[in-house]
Amino acid sequence: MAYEKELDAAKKAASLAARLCQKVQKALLQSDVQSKSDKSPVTVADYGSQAVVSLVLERELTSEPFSLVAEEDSADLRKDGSEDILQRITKLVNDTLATEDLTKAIDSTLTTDDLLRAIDCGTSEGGPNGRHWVLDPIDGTKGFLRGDQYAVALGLLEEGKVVLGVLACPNLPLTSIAGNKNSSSSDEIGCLFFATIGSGTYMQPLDSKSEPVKVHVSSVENPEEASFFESFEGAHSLHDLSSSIASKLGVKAPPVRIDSQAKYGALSRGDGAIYLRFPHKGYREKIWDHVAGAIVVTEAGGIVTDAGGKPLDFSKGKYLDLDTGIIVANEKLMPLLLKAVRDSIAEQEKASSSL
Ligand SMILES: Nc1ncnc2c1ncn2[C@@H]1O[C@H](COP(=O)(O)OS(=O)(=O)O)[C@@H](OP(=O)(O)O)[C@H]1O
Ligand SMILES: [Mg+2]
Ligand SMILES: [Mg+2]
Ligand SMILES: [Mg+2]
Repeated sequence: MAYEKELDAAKKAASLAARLCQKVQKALLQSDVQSKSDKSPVTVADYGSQAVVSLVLERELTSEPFSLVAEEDSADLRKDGSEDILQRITKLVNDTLATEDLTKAIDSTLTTDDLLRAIDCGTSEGGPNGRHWVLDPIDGTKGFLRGDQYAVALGLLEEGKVVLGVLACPNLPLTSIAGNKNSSSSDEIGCLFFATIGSGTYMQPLDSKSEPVKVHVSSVENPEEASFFESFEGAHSLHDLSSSIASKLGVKAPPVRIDSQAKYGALSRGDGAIYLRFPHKGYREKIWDHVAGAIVVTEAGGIVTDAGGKPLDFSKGKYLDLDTGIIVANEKLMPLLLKAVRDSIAEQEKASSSL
């Protein structure tokens, strides 16, 4: 199978990073949370997860040049007054790597300087040439802080195209969340989704060696029977616009609002049929919020486009240049969805120009 070595490394890296996140989420301290310059939250687990993934990939894929485009950097951790938090993250990472006996392989216990260097491995800009790993160490940090959904999202770009994606979703139930919003329909949680180009999408429990199962997007053809996912946070996506689109389609079910790329994972196994994402004006989507999720859905038979129907272009560096938003559906629903999106956006523009 193509990308076998890379997939093994990515699954190991994301699973181990998820273990670190689970540990922090259980014992989250207020002091673990900081505010970034754009006022968004970041926790010891975001930094720790990024360091773990970077170190595992470096260790497992020694023969290759290694480029990583990742959300976090160490700038805030290098400021005066950050010594305690830096020590805590370093201990977390060392403890997590020790559970896999990786500290030996990674040349003994890491120092705080090693930790800062590992985080800053993720400062690549990406682009159309060569290979770039793309990482969101915790996607859905706000969900993580609420005790809800989040994901460790790791993908691989080759010549600007996504060829591999792994999504570790520690709080996602193993069985469908259809109709359940955030509440779990089974006691068992923790899913690992993975996909490589041309080979389909698979899901397995996050913390066990059970065999992966192949998953498929919903086969619903009648939009009245479809349910749709959107961001939990109203600040991240226009809920009014998605509600107008859903009513044009005749969708009966209320929106399922969950955080992070767990939405893409849940869509890939058919828990819902549509994903609508319309950021407020001026927001620029980052590639790490969609690379892994996009291949997980497309390899499961879904279509991911911008609001105008164009495929997402991950070859432009850190940002996605988009027409208005991101939408996901199966092949049958997509033409209807595109029309409803076009009509709703036109109505919205007409209404705002007449104000
Ligand atoms: N204003 C705005 N508009 C759109 N998107 C934004 C915005 N601000 C942040 N973000 C990004 O959203 C990521 C969280 O994903 P979701 O929006 O799917 O999650 S949520 O349901 O809203 O919590 C979140 O990812 P993380 O920072 O990794 O948590 C952000 O990259
Ligand atoms: Mg994110
Ligand atoms: Mg993040
Ligand atoms: Mg963030």
